[in-house]
Amino acid sequence: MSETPRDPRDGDGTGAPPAAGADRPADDRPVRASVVREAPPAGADADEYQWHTGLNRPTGVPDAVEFVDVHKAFGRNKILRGLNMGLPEGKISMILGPSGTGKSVCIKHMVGLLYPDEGDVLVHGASVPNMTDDELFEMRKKFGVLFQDGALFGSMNLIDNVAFPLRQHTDKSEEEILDIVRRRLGEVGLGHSEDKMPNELSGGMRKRAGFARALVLDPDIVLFDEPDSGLDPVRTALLCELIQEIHEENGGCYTVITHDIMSARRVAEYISVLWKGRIVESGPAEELFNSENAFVRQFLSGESQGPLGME
Ligand SMILES: Nc1ncnc2c1ncn2[C@@H]1O[C@H](COP(=O)(O)OP(=O)(O)OP(=O)(O)O)[C@@H](O)[C@H]1O
Repeated sequence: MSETPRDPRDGDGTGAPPAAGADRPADDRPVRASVVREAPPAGADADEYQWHTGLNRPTGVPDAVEFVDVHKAFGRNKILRGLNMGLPEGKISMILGPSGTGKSVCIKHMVGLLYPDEGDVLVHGASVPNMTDDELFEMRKKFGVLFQDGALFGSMNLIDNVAFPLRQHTDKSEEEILDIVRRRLGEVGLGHSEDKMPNELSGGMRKRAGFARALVLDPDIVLFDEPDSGLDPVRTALLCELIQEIHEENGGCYTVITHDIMSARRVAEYISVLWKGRIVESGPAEELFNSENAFVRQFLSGESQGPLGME
């Protein structure tokens, strides 16, 4: 299938109206109960996958998002090569992996901006590639997305930026909207900056404003694409704390893509390590940080020695 942003309205990363939750099969989705080892894909060089144990450790909760044997290529460039990955409900998950390995491509599959060539992507049990335009529109209401730079509209002040999804996608009164916007801006520490324009803000403030906007419609699933990029270590630590605090308050499936292992140590409850289009290992964070897999150990400790080179 091809890359098809079928609903340009939702390409703005602002999410959409609050999910009713009524269509979600809450308790009848499968819970991963055992460790699954994957065989190398047919025709693959066995060496290429020697570090891929495919260990998929159980979490005891259903997955909000599942990738089932997903393949995706751009021309001859094969990016996802039989990806099986679950993102558990109610937890902060991190997708970690070397640059160019397909992490952002995964996010685009979740919201239906890219479609798999083979395999399936399920959100709350429903197949994204098989959704009609209307179903896709509804499904996207479950998501809030925080892009790297916050993706704010340069011509709007913070209040209008954060209010935008509410004005676009709900029938709420202006009074209700301003109430919600001020609450969300306050939560991310920007209560005093509501009249500022994006170009008056630091990178960290823009990210916090993007976070407020991603949350404004109470999404079930929040995606963060490298929220820590361009931030100094202290601001990264503060942003991590904020993600944790807001998750504690709101719940939901939070998925963070990052290169920053310190961030992973701070906030990850569940980690999936992606390399060469497949999962090397995934599981509860403390188990991954104690993994015996040489690739996982090297990647999570940021060491130069190990299976991962500069290639
Ligand atoms: N629309 C597209 N058309 C062609 N190639 C693409 C497209 N989107 C992504 N790619 C390619 O897919 C590969 C994976 O890209 P992706 O952005 O998902 O990597 P990533 O793991 O998020 O990397 P990084 O950590 O550096 O951000 C790259 O080689 C990229 O060039």
